[in-house]
Amino acid sequence: MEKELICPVYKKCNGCQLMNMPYEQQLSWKQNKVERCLSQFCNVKKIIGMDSPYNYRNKVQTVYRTTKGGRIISGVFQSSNNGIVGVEHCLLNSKRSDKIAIAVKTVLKNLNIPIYNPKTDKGFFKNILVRTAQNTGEILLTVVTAKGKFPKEKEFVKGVLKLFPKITTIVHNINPNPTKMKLGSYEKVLYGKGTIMDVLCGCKFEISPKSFYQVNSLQTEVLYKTAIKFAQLNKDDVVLDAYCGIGTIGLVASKYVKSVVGVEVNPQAVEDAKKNKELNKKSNINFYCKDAGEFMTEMADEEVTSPNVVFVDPPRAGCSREFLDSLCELSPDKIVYVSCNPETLERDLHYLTTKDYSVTKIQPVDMFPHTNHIETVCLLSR
Ligand SMILES: C[S@@+](CC[C@H](N)C(=O)[O-])C[C@H]1O[C@@H](n2cnc3c(N)ncnc32)[C@H](O)[C@@H]1O
Repeated sequence: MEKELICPVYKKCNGCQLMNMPYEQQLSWKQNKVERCLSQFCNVKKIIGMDSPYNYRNKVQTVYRTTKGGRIISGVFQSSNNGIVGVEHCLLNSKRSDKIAIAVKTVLKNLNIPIYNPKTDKGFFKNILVRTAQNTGEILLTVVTAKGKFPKEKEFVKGVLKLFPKITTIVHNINPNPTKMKLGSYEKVLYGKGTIMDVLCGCKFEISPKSFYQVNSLQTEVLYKTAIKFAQLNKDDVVLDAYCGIGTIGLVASKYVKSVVGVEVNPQAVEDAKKNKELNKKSNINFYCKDAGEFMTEMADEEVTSPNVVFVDPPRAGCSREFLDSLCELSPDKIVYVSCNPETLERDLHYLTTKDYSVTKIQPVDMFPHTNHIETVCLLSR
């Protein structure tokens, strides 16, 4: 194990809630938490940690502000007070992202581009989102501004590329909301193709600025391989990938099975998923843009071939009751539940085990070292 590092601003930033513990202790803390929530269902396997738990984030947001003295600072957004904690080198971020954030700051200063001030709602440049594809090296820089007209747009793009030529695409996004860090609806590609491609588990994935993509690529492969192994797929299986994002789990599964259907509510992610189907030359997979609960209800009502294996990977809130009811009605032989929140996972497992299911495997995977977030894969069998 390499030397443990401590970030000088971790208390102020509060992004790394467990940084006061050595990594081995963090893993025990997570293991205990999963066991507290889930050992009532079945034995919890030992959490799979990282060999090097630093610089793993492939998606990094950096906010810019101007000090009273007129100096531009960059750092992490604090939703509690709409302020920022100045950080130039985060121990979790990919090193390239931090270097790009500094390069952008230099260009903003050189071109005198006004930085947005949320207190006065004046200014222009708010934040950036850098996505790096771990396995192809492609880099997507999204620049977020409060207003539409980009002063010195061409000079900005040229300046950033000169300092960081490895950026493969730059997108301009407008978010006029003074308090939210989310991306706005308007987007314009300033350079390159507007998306990046990454490779995971032997499949290619095209990723747009707004699509969900797991932030820790190395551990995502561990997570997906665990999920696929739990499912014990075979060539007659009909699979549903619920909350499929850009189609990652479904596409990885598609090479082992008869057919796959993916459902996802974010239109940009579904567009990416459809492109990914083409990119990987898969004809046995289809994607639908819909609320997963509604989709499942319709599927349960229709006379269609029911899936016998369902992958479920919802956001932190877990699955809706509508979704779980329809899932039980469709009655697949196996459910592989991938969760980023042990509490909602516990709630949903309670529900499913009062129906026809029992939990037979539980594997935590550490996707977010130094934070209190925990990812878990569970297998349920009917
Ligand atoms: C944790 S991500 C998982 C995505 C994908 N399985 C992956 O590993 O990249 C959850 C996904 O659920 C989608 N989502 C959220 N609410 C949804 C809903 N009600 N119906 C369908 N998809 C939803 C989000 O847009 C997001 O892409």
